[in-house]
Amino acid sequence: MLRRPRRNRKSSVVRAMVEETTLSPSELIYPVFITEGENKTVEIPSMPGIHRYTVDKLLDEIHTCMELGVRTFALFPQITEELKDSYAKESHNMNGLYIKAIRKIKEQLPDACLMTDVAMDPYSSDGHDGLVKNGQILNDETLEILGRMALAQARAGADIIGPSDMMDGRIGYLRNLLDDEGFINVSIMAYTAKYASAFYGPFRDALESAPKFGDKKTYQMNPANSREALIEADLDFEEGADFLMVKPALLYLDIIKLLNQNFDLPIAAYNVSGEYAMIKAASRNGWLNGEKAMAEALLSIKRAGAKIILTYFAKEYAQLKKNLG
Ligand SMILES: NCc1[nH]cc(CCC(=O)O)c1CC(=O)O
Ligand SMILES: [Mg+2]
Repeated sequence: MLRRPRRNRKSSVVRAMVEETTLSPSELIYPVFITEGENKTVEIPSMPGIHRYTVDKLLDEIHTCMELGVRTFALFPQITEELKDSYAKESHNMNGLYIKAIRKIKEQLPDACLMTDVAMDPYSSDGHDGLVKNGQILNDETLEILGRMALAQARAGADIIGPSDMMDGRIGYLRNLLDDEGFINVSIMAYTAKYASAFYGPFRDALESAPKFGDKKTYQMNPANSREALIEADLDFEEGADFLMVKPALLYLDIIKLLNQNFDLPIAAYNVSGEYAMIKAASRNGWLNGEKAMAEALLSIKRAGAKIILTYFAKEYAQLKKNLG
């Protein structure tokens, strides 16, 4: 046998030398949940290890993560039911929970990079991402609300906005609006290929944001489709996106690869709540090694072509890396 592939696996030194894929905490974005009040951290039952934080507590959490090398955070608000309405008015309240939180974090921890969420669902009494009329989710009519939301966030100090409803024309509309208002340096991460997935369940528990009727299949993509992702990516690229995202991640590695091969923008992947919960549940049952499963899952997303990973494992992964030296 002239060819013995095992020779390149013979020791940890050789294995490390030939290793093709590496992942650093600086490539991770940590999604975090903000709730009203003070001095509270509430664990989300379907997401073991993940909490809703009041702003004071969130500052500590962000600080800890930054020391571990995780420096970008995707913020999501849990809005009390009384503040929800069909127009998501609370989303651009400059004195509301979310906008105040952005301002406070940027004030206290200016080096933290904040990605803010531009979508109606956390604030909508319908639990949908867009304006609802006669049971229909409206596309264009929602833009004005998203615009107000994005500007409020930019004014509060957002570094990256993430229009997560992923409907049509979001990127171009928001890019123009931000530019007109002087926010040329606020980046946009497009939720380019976001699928109508069953794996968002725990996230909707965290925000209590499940749709009150129907599902999201008229706006999110059909899990059966991949070529459509190229159309979505073309549009987001042309409209000025800075990053193209695929969501979920682990079940959509082929889509990550497809976009990475066809576009020169950095590709991000959202390792979603249900993907997190699956690994946590199995490891809590002693059915697999949670740390190893986490590291392998994240590495596979990177190997597929994602440069950036949004993951609830961000802090735990960074801790593991630090412990391993
Ligand atoms: N704007 C919707 C939104 N923003 C983030 C997530 C899911 C994230 C996750 O599951 O981790 C979703 C999905 C949805 O409810 O349709
Ligand atoms: Mg699109």
